[in-house]
Amino acid sequence: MKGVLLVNLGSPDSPTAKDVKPYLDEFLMDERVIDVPNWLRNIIVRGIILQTRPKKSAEAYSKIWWKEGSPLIVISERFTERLKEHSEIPIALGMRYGSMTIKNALQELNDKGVDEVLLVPMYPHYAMSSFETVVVKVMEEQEQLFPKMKVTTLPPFYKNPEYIRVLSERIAASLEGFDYDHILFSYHGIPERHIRKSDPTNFHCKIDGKCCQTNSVAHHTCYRHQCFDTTESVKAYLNLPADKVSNSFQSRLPNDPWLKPYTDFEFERFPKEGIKNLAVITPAFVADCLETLEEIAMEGQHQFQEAGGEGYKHIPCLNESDSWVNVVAKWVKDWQETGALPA
Ligand SMILES: C=CC1=C(C)c2cc3[nH]c(cc4nc(cc5[nH]c(cc1n2)c(C)c5CCC(=O)O)C(CCC(=O)O)=C4C)c(C)c3C=C
Ligand SMILES: [Fe+2]
Ligand SMILES: [Fe+2]
Repeated sequence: MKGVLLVNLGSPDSPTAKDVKPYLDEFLMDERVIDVPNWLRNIIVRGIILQTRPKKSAEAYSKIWWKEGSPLIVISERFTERLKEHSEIPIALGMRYGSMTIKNALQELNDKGVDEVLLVPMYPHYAMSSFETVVVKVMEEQEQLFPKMKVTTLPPFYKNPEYIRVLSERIAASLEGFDYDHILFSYHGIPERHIRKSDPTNFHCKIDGKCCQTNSVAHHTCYRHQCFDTTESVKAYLNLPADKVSNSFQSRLPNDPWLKPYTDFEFERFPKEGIKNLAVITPAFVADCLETLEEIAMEGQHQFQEAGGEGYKHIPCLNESDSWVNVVAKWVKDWQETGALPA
């Protein structure tokens, strides 16, 4: 029997340093997130980052935490429930890190008689620290626990026409009545090194200007290219003026070059360039989370207005909206009936 496994990143169990610490430990000790030799990752993560970050992160989580729990988890659960209403086959939700494990989700599917799984990583873009680590973890668990199960992975959907349509409609609806000077597409950052590491040609991704706009097989695994492609597709769909749209990358750890331009630097620069009314969309995430609700909706507005900006609008993620649920339900139905995956 066929079934679906949805996987997103995960959250700590509560917004306290006590619960944030083990969550960050699992997350940052992932070799695809902090990609240095194990002994060095131990020093960086356990000897340095985890000494101070859990307290700081817990404070940030406290600002966005809902009565029902972490927004990322609650939204993902609501999305799953809504998707179940539209589907005839079993659907389970797991998280790459934290207590809502992939193992339990696979067990749930197995208990319902599922032996053919469609894995849906809830990320529009490929990155070794998001999409790839989910695929690898699912394969490891499946091979060890359910060796007879067959897993098919839904590819990154960053330019899928149906995804672009619902994302664009979401943006258009949010912008109604907001006289924006500029729309910033802020994507989660990754270290530049990850782009080079994921380049199968070993020479295409130079991050030197035009590589992401020049056709290459490397784009199947180039996060930067895929982010730019999402922006260009939305721009074309909504016929947005080119000079009113730009990209940036948010959230970074120190002591490493990450993808640029950095979102927080853009918030400071824009008012000086005459941009007073700013809309920000965060398409690296399909569900609102710490990175969108705290870093963009709260901190971003503060940084922009401190620098002289005036109107500010954070556009929510697709979350459990009808249109988004319908798109994923169609992908599931197509796969269930014909085995076809979305283009
Ligand atoms: C080396 C560090 C990190 C990389 C690389 C990275 C890539 C990456 N992350 C997401 C999605 C999310 N990240 C979130 C939180 C978060 N991310 C990092 C670090 C890296 N992410 C940290 C340390 C944290 C925790 C919060 C903090 O301490 O600042 C979240 C939010 C989770 C939540 O509970 O709300 C998401 C979602 C992607 C898509 C990605 C690569 C493209
Ligand atoms: Fe992250
Ligand atoms: Fe590229």
